[in-house]
Amino acid sequence: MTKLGVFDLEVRYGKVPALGGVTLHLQEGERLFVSGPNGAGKSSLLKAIAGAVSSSHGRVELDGDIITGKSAEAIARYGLSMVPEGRDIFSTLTVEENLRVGTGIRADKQAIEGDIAEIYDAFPILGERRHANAGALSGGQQQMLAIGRGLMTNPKLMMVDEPSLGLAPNIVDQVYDTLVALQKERGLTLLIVEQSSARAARVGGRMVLLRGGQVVGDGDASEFAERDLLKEAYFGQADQSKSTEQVQ
Ligand SMILES: Nc1ncnc2c1ncn2[C@@H]1O[C@H](COP(=O)(O)OP(=O)(O)OP(=O)(O)O)[C@@H](O)[C@H]1O
Repeated sequence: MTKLGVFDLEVRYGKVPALGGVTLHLQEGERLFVSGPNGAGKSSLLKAIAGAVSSSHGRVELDGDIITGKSAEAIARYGLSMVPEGRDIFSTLTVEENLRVGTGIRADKQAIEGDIAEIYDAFPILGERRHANAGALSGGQQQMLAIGRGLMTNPKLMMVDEPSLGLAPNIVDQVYDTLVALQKERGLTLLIVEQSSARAARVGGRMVLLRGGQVVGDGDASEFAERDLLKEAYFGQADQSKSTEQVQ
């Protein structure tokens, strides 16, 4: 079943075009990586889907319902959450206070306590540090908290913008292990911005490559990773931004 449908979506910032007609579909329970060079439009795509920026053309459907033009709060109620790049946590609030921010939109108040317990189960370090200020956490712990916050709206589709940014490889492993486990447990559909095709291939999933606000590749992450390895062998460095071919 199609969970997310993006049809000819365009985003502009004033005169600057950031997304130029992106179309993609995501099946329920699927894991999709979005990759591409800086400025390709990855964050704009996520923000436009989540209602954090407006689109100038096209539409977004969630479970077949058109959500384009709705507020970010209304879209969250449809079961979509976004963990933004830079994590967006409140550094002067404690870990637990961060998790409780935003739960006001939920009607199922009793379930909130259960969800907090589940998040501490998934990320035990957050439970241990529940009374610590979020600003005192390491980068990896802050990323875990950001994902935990994203889970508090009980999403069916979660979008995570560059979870590996600035983290050591072993911490990135931990973050992805937990995301994959959460996906299995909750039947989540995941859309993740990830620059490294090798990392995406290790985690496993489909990958869409954006460049200049357009989709220029769509295939299994392992196909992109093999291609980048070959490039590395020939040119000394992997650079997805130079890939223009479609991976079928
Ligand atoms: N708030 C903004 N105002 C004006 N232009 C913007 C704004 N946000 C992004 N852009 C421009 O839109 C284009 C796409 O940016 P976007 O952040 O979506 O790309 P990205 O692929 O996520 O890049 P990065 O990997 O650097 O985060 C770029 O040209 C960028 O400079």
